[in-house]
Amino acid sequence: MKYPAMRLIVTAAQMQALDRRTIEEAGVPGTMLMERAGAGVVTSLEQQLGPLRGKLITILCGKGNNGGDGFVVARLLHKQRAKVHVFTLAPAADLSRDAARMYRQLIRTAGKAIVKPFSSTSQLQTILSDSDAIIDALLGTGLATPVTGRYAEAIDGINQAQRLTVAVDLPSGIHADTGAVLGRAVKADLTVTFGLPKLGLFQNQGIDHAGRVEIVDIGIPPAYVDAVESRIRLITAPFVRTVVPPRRLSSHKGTFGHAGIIAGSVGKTGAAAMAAQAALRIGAGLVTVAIPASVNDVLEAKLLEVMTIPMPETTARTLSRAALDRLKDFINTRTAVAIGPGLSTHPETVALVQALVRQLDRPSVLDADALNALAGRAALLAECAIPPILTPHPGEMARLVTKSSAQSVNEDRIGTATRFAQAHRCYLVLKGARTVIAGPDGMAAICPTGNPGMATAGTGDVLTGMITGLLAQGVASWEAACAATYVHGLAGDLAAETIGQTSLIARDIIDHIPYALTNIGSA
Ligand SMILES: NC(=O)C1=CN([C@@H]2O[C@H](COP(=O)(O)OP(=O)(O)OC[C@H]3O[C@@H](n4cnc5c(N)ncnc54)[C@H](OP(=O)(O)O)[C@@H]3O)[C@@H](O)[C@H]2O)[C@@H](O)CC1
Ligand SMILES: Nc1ncnc2c1ncn2[C@@H]1O[C@H](COP(=O)(O)OP(=O)(O)O)[C@@H](O)[C@H]1O
Ligand SMILES: [K+]
Repeated sequence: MKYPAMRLIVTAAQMQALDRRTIEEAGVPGTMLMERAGAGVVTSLEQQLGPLRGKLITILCGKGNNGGDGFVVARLLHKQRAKVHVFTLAPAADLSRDAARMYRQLIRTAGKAIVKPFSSTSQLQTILSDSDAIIDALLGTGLATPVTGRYAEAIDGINQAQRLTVAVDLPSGIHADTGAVLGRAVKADLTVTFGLPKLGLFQNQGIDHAGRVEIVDIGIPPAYVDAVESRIRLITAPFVRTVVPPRRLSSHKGTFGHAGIIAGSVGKTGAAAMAAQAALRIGAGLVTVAIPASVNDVLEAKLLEVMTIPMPETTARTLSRAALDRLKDFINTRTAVAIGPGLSTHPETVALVQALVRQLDRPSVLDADALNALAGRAALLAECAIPPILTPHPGEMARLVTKSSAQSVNEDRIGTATRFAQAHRCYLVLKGARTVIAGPDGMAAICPTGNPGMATAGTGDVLTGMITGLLAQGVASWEAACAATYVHGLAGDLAAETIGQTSLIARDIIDHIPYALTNIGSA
């Protein structure tokens, strides 16, 4: 399967091989790649700071090619009349070949005095804390062992200064593949990464240390990229644009499907309401919620466009086993269904959900209490006629795989998600910072959108509704899971831009779905 508009995520070894092939086979000199890399950093810096003339910018350069990129940045900033200080961790004779070339070019342009050897942090602390920006060009994909000695001191100095910090390719000290901190690592506000995004930027401590990630094209031939064997992709806006169905002039509400949401119980009607509204906002033609009978009126009062069907309930006002046949009919007459938000873990409701999952023959999303009903019973998924989409947060994921914890899930999010999706022939959306989507074919995608403001009640219900809304429109499971997750995160980002992260609540995400779709060009 090809995923054209998604971007490949690579390991250090894969990126090094791509750089090498570009240099050796395509005949592009390494220094030209470095020049483009450095120019990309300067462009990003300009977007952050505005005109760079007169700005105090301090650049720390290591002895490898990452340092070489730093020398390019210094020369270009000097040309723009920024006040530039360069500190180098190695004498010129120890620099890598390309870094040495860029070093010589820098001193030819700006004079020798622009570069000083790094001796200790105390020497440069004042300069660092006065800087408008600090550029971290100490270590990139070549980092092999824990950082110690002067490199460690330089990293501490950058972090202590607490100025705008831009990491070149990777935050120094972050392992390019695992995202682990090797000894210590730079805490960047922005990471400008070259060619293709590195896996470590989206995993473990790499997420917080990288800050915002920008990708700069340095001219790696697309054919070489296509030949890379990587099963991990980054979801992009152009991908999402191809997924959200267009609205033809002749279309009517039936064209966009009928989403069914099996959700809610006493005290948890909001979950059902938000999932339903989110499904409509992402374009489903019709949405109906199946809800325990005694809370039906409450739901009707909350929802105008959504239909509701009261279903048999337990004395605890949750869906009862007596609802089974009616729910089977409900599912049969919907294009796609979601099961789970706010259902409760009442034993009878759990048994009902298990019975429904066994007979599920529609594109579906299983979330929240449906996942709790599957804890330790994931084998039931094998009975679904169409692989369902499961949307656990790390706690729910830990219960699904059993003998696990949210912490161990988070230590290997991609591995946990892909193993589960392959073993149980389902799609899995493992939520949290940098949500991972995995498919039964072993593919994984990482979502770059979203922010910690979304760590608030009900945002997961909104995502469930959005995925179901796309499924109802006939979008295939993988595409629906990836695109809805991206739009959900972008809606959260747009909401945070206007109201901030602290006050953000789930309904703000629903309200910003239209702006997210317009932003992507899908509305
Ligand atoms: N032409 C290209 O390929 C392009 C590459 N590009 C750029 O190059 C970067 C990769 O460059 P790279 O391979 O030179 O490695 P880099 O990250 O600079 O560091 C390696 C140096 O650090 C040292 N070192 C290692 N561990 C250490 C430690 N714990 N503590 C201290 N030192 C340690 C190690 O020394 P050694 O141990 O080998 O003596 C070695 O000298 C990449 O991220 C991108 O920015 C772009 O310009 C595009 C074109
Ligand atoms: N730090 C974060 N960065 C990005 N997205 C986040 C972050 N924290 C939470 N989210 C998103 O918010 C949603 C939370 O879902 P969930 O935990 O199921 O909440 P609820 O059960 O209350 O609906 C998920 O989509 C998750 O990816
Ligand atoms: K770096």
